[in-house]
Amino acid sequence: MKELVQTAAIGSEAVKSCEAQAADAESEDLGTVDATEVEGGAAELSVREPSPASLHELDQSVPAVQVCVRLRPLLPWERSEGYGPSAMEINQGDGKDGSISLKEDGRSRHFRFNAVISPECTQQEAWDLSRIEAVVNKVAMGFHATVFAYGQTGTGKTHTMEGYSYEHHNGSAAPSVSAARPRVKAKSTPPEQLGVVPRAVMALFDRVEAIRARDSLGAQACVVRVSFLQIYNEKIFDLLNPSLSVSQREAGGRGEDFSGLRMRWDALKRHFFVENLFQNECNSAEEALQYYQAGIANKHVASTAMNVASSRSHTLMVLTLLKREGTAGPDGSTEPSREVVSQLSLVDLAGSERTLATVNTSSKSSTRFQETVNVNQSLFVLRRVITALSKRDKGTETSGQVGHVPYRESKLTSLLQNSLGGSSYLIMFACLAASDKHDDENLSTLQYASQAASIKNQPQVNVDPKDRLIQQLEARLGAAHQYLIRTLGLHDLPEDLLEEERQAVLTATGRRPRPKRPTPRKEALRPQVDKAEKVEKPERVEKTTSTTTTSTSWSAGDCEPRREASLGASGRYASFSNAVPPAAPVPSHRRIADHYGPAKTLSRFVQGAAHKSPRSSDWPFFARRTEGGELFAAVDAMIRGYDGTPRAKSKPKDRRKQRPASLPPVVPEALGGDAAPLPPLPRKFRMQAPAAEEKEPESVVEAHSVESDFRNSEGPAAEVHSELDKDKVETMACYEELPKYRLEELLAAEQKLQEFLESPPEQQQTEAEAATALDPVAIETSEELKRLACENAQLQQRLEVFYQAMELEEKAAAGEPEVATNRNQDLASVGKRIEQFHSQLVLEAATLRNEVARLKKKKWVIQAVLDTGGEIERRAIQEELELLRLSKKGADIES
Ligand SMILES: Nc1ncnc2c1ncn2[C@@H]1O[C@H](COP(=O)(O)OP(=O)(O)OP(=O)(O)O)[C@@H](O)[C@H]1O
Repeated sequence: MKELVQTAAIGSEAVKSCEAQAADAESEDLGTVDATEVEGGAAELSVREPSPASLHELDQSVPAVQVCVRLRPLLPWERSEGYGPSAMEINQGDGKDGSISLKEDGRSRHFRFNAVISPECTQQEAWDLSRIEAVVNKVAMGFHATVFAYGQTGTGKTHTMEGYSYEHHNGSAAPSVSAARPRVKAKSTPPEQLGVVPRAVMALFDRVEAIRARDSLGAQACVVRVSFLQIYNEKIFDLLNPSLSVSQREAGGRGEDFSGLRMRWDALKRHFFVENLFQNECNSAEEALQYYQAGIANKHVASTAMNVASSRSHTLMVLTLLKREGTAGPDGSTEPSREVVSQLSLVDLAGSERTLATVNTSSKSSTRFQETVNVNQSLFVLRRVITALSKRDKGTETSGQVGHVPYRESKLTSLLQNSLGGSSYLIMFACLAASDKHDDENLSTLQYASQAASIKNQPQVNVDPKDRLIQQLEARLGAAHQYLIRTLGLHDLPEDLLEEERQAVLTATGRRPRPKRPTPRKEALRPQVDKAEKVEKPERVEKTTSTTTTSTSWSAGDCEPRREASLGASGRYASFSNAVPPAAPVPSHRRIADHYGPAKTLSRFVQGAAHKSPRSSDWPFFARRTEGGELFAAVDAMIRGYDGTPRAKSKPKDRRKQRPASLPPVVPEALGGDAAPLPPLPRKFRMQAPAAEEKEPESVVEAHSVESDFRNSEGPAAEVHSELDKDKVETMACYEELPKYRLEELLAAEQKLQEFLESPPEQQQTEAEAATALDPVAIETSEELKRLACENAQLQQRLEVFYQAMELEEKAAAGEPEVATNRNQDLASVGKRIEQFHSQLVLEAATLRNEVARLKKKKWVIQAVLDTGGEIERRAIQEELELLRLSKKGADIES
C-alpha cells in the first residue's frame, strides 16, 4: 500500500496529498463484451455524397499546430449540488482566434488560442471552429494528423471526441463510484451529438470516394485501415481484437495473466508502432464506424466521483490511408506504383484527477486508484514533453537542458512522438470544467495548452521510405549528371547516353521520359523559309526553283545550328547534337575573304580552326572535335566524290548524290569515254577565271540542274553544298546589317583585295611594303594581305590536284591519244598526293577515335552510377574528374 501511495505521489503533479486512501472498485460490475453491446437503435449516420471538389480545391492553409479550448456547460447535478459557474471570461473571437482570461489570486491571466469554444456551442460548431475538416484534407493529401483531447476528468473530452451517449449519462444524477459499469449507447445517439471521431471518419471517406472517383486505379487508389487501441495501466490493448474480453484485459491490467501488446521502434520510418495490432480494412465510413463502436464498447469505462462514465484509459483510433499512385503500363492499363501512407490519429485521453477527490476512500487496494496513478503518470510525462518542446521551439531552454524530450518515458508519448514536435498536423482540444470549484485545474490546463500552442511541427507528405530513398538517389544522380555536364563543358549528356537512360526508364516504369528541352538539332533541321526569303539570290531563282528552296533555307543567324544539323544528318557526330558551340566572332578580314566563296569554304574545311575563337582552350573539347569532324567529313566526301568509289557502308542508289556539290558533277556515262563531254567547271570553281566566261554555255544550265539534284538530296554532298550557300548567305546578311557608308568601304576594300590577289606575287610584295611604309595603320592590313595571299596560293595548289584530275578525265573522255598514254602516269602522281592528303586525315580520324574512347570510358562511369546509384561510383567519378581538371589545368598552364 505504501508503495502505491509513493507511486501516486510521483505520478501526478496534481496530487496535493499522498495520504489518499486507495479506492475499492472490486465491487464494480466489470461487464463483458456482451453486456456492453451497443443498444439497438436508430442513430443513423448520414454519409455525405463524395465531394465534387478536388483535394487541391479543398486544400486550405491550416496551422501545423492548433490549440482549441472548449468549456463545457454546468451539468444539472452540478447545479443541484451548488456548484457555481466558472469566473472565466471567454471571447470566442471572429471564429479564427479566441481568448480566455482567468483570475488567479486576484490577478487576471490571459490566454489566446486558435479557437475558444463556449459552453453553448454545438458539436457542429465545435467541429467548424477547430477546422478539423481542413486537417482531414491534409491527411487525404498524404500528411499525418493527430487530434487529441486533454483536460481534467469530467471536462468533456469523451463528449468532444466521441459524442456518444452513455447509460446514466444525462447529467441529472450525480456520479457515484459504486455505480455499475456504464454502457455506451452508440446507435441511439442523435447524429447532431456525434463528436470529432465519427465526423472525421465521414469526412475522410468523403475524400477517399472523391479520390477513387477521379483516379484511374479506382478503388485501388485509396485503401483505409482502422486500428483502435487503449493504453490502460501503461499496457497496450487492442480494442478490435474480438478474442479479448473486457475482463481479460482488466485482469491483464492488474498484471495477472495478460501483459498487453508490445511496442516496437521502426528504424526506417523512425517511429514507434504496436506489434500485432489489428488493422481492419474498411470500404466505407459505416464500416469504419462499426469498428469504432465495437472498440468503444470494449474500452475501460467506470463511474467515478467526478464522472458517471469516466474513461479509465487513453484510446487511440488510427485511420491509416494508403494512397497509391498509378502509372500507365505497357498495355495501356494503369498499375499502382508509388504509395503514400498517411495517418489520422484520434486520441481521447483519460482525465487527470486528484486521487482524494475521485477514489472511494473505503477501499484501500483499489483498481481505480491504480488506474488513476497510471493515468496521472502518463499525463505527467505528456506535460513534460509539451514543456520540453515549447522550450525548444521558443528557444528558451538553458544550455544544461539541451532539448531532451522524454518521449520514451510513457507509452502514450512514445506513440505520439511524431504528433508532438514531428511532421504531423496537430489539433489539441483543451477541455475545461464549467464550475468555479475547478479553476485551479482549469488554469493548469490552460498553461499546458498555451505551451502546446508554441510547439512547432513541420508537416510533410509521407512518402514510403523506399520511395523517398529512390527520390533522394535520383536527386543525387541528377546532381552528379549536372556536375559531369558542367565539368566536362557539355550542355547535355551525349545523345547515346541519354537514349540509354531513356530506355532504362522505359523498362523500369513503362513510361517514356519527356525530353528535358527541345533538341536544337531538330530546330536547326527545320527549313526557315521566312528568314530565307530575305536573303534569296535572284539570279538563282531564274535558273532553277529547287535551288532556291535549298539555297535559301538558312539565314545568317542559323549558321551554327545548321552546321550541327549537317553533322547530325551524317550520323557521325549525332551524339553532340545538343552541343552547339558558341558562335566565335569572325574577324572582318575573314568576312571579306568569305566573299570569295569556295576558297574560303575549303580553307575552312582544310584548316578547321577558321571559326575558332582566338583561344581554342576556351572551347569545350567537344566543340573542337566537332570542328575536326567537319574537316574529316567534308574532305572524306570530296575524296569519295572524286575517285567515284564510295566508301559508305551502304551502297547508294544514285552515285551522283554521293558526290560533294563543291565538285562539278561527274556524269557516269562520261567516265566510260563514249558519251557526252563533261560540262565546264562552274564559275565559282574558277579562282582566276577569265572574263570571257561571262556568258555561260547551255551546258551550264544542265550542270545547274544536275547540281540542283544535289541540293535536294540528303547526305554529305547536300551538306557541303549547303555549307557553300550558307557562306554566301551569311556574307550577304552580314552586309545587309552594315550602314551604307561602311558597306561602301568594305566593297572598296574588297575590290582592292581582289586586284591585289590577282596581281603577280612580286607586285603584291611591293604593294604590301609600300602600304606599310606609308601608313602605320596599314601594317596590319598588309600582314593580313600577305597571309591571305599565302593561303590563297596554298589552296590553289591543293585545288590544282583536283582540277588536273578532272581535266585528265575530260581529255580522256574527249579521246585525246597522248593524254590517254600519259593518263595512268598522271593519275598515279595525283593519287600519291591524294594519298598524302588522306593519311593526314587518317591521323585526324585517329585523334577523334581516341576522343571517342575517352568518352566511352566516361559513359561507362556514368552508366555505373546509373545502375547502382552507389557511393563508390560517385567517388570514382569525382576522382576522375579531379584528375581531368588537373590535367586540363596543366595543359592550360603549358599553353
Ligand atoms: N459540451 C458539452 N455539452 C453538454 N454536456 C457535456 C459537454 N461536455 C461534457 N458534457 C457532459 O459532461 C459529462 C462528462 O463528460 P465526458 O465524459 O466527456 O468527460 P471526460 O473529460 O471524458 O471525462 P473522463 O476523463 O473522466 O473520461 C458527460 O455527462 C457529458 O455528457
